[in-house]
Amino acid sequence: MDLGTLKESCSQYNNPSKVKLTYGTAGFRAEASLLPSTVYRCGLLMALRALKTGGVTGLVVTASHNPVEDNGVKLVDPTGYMLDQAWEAWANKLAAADDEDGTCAVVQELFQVEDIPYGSSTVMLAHDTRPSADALVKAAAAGVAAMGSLPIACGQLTTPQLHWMVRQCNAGLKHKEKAYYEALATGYARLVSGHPAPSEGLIVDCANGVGAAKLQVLADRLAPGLSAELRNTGAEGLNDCCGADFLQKERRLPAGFQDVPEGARCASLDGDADRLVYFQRRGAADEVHLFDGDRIAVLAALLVMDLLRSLITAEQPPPTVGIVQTAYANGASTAYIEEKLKCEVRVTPTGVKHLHAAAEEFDVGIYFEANGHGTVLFSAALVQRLHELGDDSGPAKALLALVDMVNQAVGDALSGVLLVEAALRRKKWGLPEWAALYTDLPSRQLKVKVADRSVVTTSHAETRVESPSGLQQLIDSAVAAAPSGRAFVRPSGTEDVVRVYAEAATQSAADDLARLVARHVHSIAAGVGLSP
Ligand SMILES: CC(=O)N[C@H]1[C@@H](OP(=O)(O)O)O[C@H](CO)[C@@H](O)[C@@H]1O
Ligand SMILES: [Mg+2]
Repeated sequence: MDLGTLKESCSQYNNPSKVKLTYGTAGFRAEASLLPSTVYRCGLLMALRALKTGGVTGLVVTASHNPVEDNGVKLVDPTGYMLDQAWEAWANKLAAADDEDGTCAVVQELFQVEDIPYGSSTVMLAHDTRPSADALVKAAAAGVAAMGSLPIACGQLTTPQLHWMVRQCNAGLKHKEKAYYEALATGYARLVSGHPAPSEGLIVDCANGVGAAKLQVLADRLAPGLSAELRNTGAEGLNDCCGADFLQKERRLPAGFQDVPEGARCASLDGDADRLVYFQRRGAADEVHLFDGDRIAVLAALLVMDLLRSLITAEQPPPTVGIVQTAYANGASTAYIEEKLKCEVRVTPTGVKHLHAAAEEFDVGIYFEANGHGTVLFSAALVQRLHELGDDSGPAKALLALVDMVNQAVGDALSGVLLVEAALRRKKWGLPEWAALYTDLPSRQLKVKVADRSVVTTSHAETRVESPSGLQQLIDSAVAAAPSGRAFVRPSGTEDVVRVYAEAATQSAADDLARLVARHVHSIAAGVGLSP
């Protein structure tokens, strides 16, 4: 790295707005025009991270399910997982630097404190379909190049595709986009072989995002093994009244689905295709029956546990299976997992980085946020055991197919579709059987705008408020008055709001509880605008 070149390059990406962005639940996010300096500095950071680890890192320009005017950046470690949490502080420090001198000073400090060797590294870059992508990818590439490292532009990809590619590349395995489809498609074909396809195809809401084109390639590759009709595949209308986040929060039919028949099996991706929910039209109006991340986790657990059962022998301890959720998981799903599946449940704070880390502690760690972001991780020890059992065991072969098909780096809506389709197909189930496992408790989520969301701090996996003082007591008494009530609040890490979640025995009780708690937040935490 040449300091003069670095300083000259940094001066092109100073932050004129003086808005200091911070690394949130999944990286940086903001209105796109505020982002160039932050994305440039993320390019610097990921080149440094690659030098430190000796592996290839990744960076995806995306704001996921947020509006099209927003953009953001997600950072990928050489493992294919999200950036090591210990480095988030460096990301913030770089993003907060005032000018080229400040930026260079942080880079030098990073070299020193993290004991990073000088040299050249490689960073893979990708982006979703947002119009602001090109300028931001250019900024990221300039940051990587300013460190004397090599940016590899991988073009439009879903976020999980880039995570997968980084992971494969560092493992010395085939890692091109083509290899991704190959791995998923062959895994799926092996898993469903001998299990007839359902008579009805799947209808997928692609949120007018990057997942549309990518899922089409996968579906073509699988034809006739997977019959999928893709909708909301346009260049306009990203996440606008459609997509997995819309479905999960609004619980109504997305745009372009008004004509689907009542029983049809439908799924929805988000804007960067790392979230997946299934749904079914209910009644004549816009209402839907939602099959959220919790329910996908349960279905995945049923599939895995069925297959593992036959591997249990007297000689070896049974593989450990755990399901990781957040406080947003519907209480009925948690009860079902603990009482019926007899499976261990761990609860972590919101954000895949937390769930992923907890899931790694099991031989099979199944993690899903209620919003549909999650995957199934298999430990290296279990994978080795499955290979040893090899061709003699049908279940071992099916489990190995799952390992190939289910993205081991991060939650992936495309591999998620295959997971759900394969599980239903192997069980000869349609949506009614899946729905019948348990009944969701009515719930409601609200957002409250406050002057400064950082005044709200939490503990106990975000289920208790620590500050402002007095707020938790008010939430406790509201919860105590609601039949089977549960509620919590936390500051969002991706939007400028405090989120409220409430659950109760009836929908109107959940609605009332959420509203009451939202009012308490508004009055105690300096709410902006009218009280909810
Ligand atoms: C309640 C909710 O859905 N929160 C989402 C949302 O985070 P917040 O910190 O709540 O804004 O975006 C994250 C990134 O996509 C996702 O991991 C998380 O689950
Ligand atoms: Mg997303």
